[in-house]
Amino acid sequence: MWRNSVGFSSKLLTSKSSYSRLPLLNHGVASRSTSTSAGSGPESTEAAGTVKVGFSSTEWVRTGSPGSSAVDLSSFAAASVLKGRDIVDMAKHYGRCYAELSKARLRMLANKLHNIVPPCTFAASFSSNYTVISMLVVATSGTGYILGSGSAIDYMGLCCTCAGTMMVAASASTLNQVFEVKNDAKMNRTKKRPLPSGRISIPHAVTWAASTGMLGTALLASKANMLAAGFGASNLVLYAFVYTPLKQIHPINTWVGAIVGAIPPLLGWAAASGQVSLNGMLLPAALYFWQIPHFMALAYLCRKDYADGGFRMYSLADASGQRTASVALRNCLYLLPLGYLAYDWGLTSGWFCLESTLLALAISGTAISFYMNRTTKDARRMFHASLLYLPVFMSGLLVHRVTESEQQMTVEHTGKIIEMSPLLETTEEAQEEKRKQSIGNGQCRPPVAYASVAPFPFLPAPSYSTF
Ligand SMILES: CC(C)=CCC/C(C)=C/CC/C(C)=C/COP(=O)(O)OP(=O)(O)O
Repeated sequence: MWRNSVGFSSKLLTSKSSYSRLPLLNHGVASRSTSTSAGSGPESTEAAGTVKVGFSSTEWVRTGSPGSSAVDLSSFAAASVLKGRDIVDMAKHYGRCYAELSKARLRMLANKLHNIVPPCTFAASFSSNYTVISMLVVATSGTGYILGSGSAIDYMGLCCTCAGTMMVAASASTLNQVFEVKNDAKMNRTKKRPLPSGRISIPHAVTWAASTGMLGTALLASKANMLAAGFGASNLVLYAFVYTPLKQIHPINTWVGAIVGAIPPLLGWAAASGQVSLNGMLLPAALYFWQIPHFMALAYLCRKDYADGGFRMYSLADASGQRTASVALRNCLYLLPLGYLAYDWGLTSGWFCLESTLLALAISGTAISFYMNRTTKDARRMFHASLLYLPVFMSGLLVHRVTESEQQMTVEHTGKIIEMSPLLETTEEAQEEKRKQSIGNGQCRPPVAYASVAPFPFLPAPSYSTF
């Protein structure tokens, strides 16, 4: 076994095992041993008869011993093989680091379950890197984009928006870890991240953050619009430079973090429609309210860990957990009217109203149970429910989405009915004006409401606030 920049004779190359190299995974900073220089990239050098393959930081370990079946390769061939393999290994190593810095990977949940000390175990398994959330960030932005699209979805625009959001979010997450490297090193939940474990250097991580941040913003600006790019860039600043320091200063950080989490769907909506309208606020509102019980459960389950890390979470100053639970419950209840609003604003059909209300009742039920008992088990159940809530809510929104053309068709259909009604206004201009208004301000009535007058054209059409 050899480590960084240790000389390696080409004659000792074997056909099998000598190339088995492993990144220095799961080693704390203290366990790193043979740092030879401060840089961070790989370096391959050749000397007469000897091939040196070095990685100038302490990020690599080579395993495997020279076997008896050594083959005599020329130093040039050996160097080539080594270089090729080094490049592959290096790509794997840094790819893994970048993914973890970006909080982009779905972690091996089972693994995490074993690594973290209870009672944080469960929460850490899902949220050690908020990896579930990281995937959801892109999903929420994509959902916002689809909801903000008219009848036809521009799939290329959707992909670019998701990619841009992902890059900016990766940058924000990396900066968050750069700023919290010392705190993360003290927490079970986070100590194995690339920076505290020494798998990547801070300058390297900053370079990654700068590149992804700039590329992502440029992508949003060029392929979506400046509004979306503005949301992306300002959210990055809010997350990395406001929320992150606030975590160590004041418990209000959770609410600021909830705003950060609520922006991506707004970004998606803005990318698709070029504007922000009331309808576009529905998913961000859901994200905002949803995050409070989610993070309250996490902060409750991991309160010792958070205290060790020096973070001032709301749950730390609440030994009984009562206030934590009541805040979580309150925000679950705020989720209740969202389904109705989606229906009332013409975003979805009535089915979504029903589904969303049931979902909100379910998560509220877990919050009530946590409020009454305040046990780890109840907090965990609420956390579970929060993990289920968002994907189901977003899927429902997409499945029951009412497109603009469907709205238009319904409005036109209703217009004909209205024309037949002697009790209604008669001028076409007046009706047209009202239709435009209702669509323009996103207050269009859902199809079901319009359709309900269809069998009874002789009755006056129901009057709504927008008319
Ligand atoms: C477009 C764009 C910039 C999107 C950013 C979206 C984003 C990163 C949302 C995460 C929201 C949030 C409060 C996460 C917790 O971070 P934490 O610091 O508490 O997590 P940690 O303790 O695991 O580090």
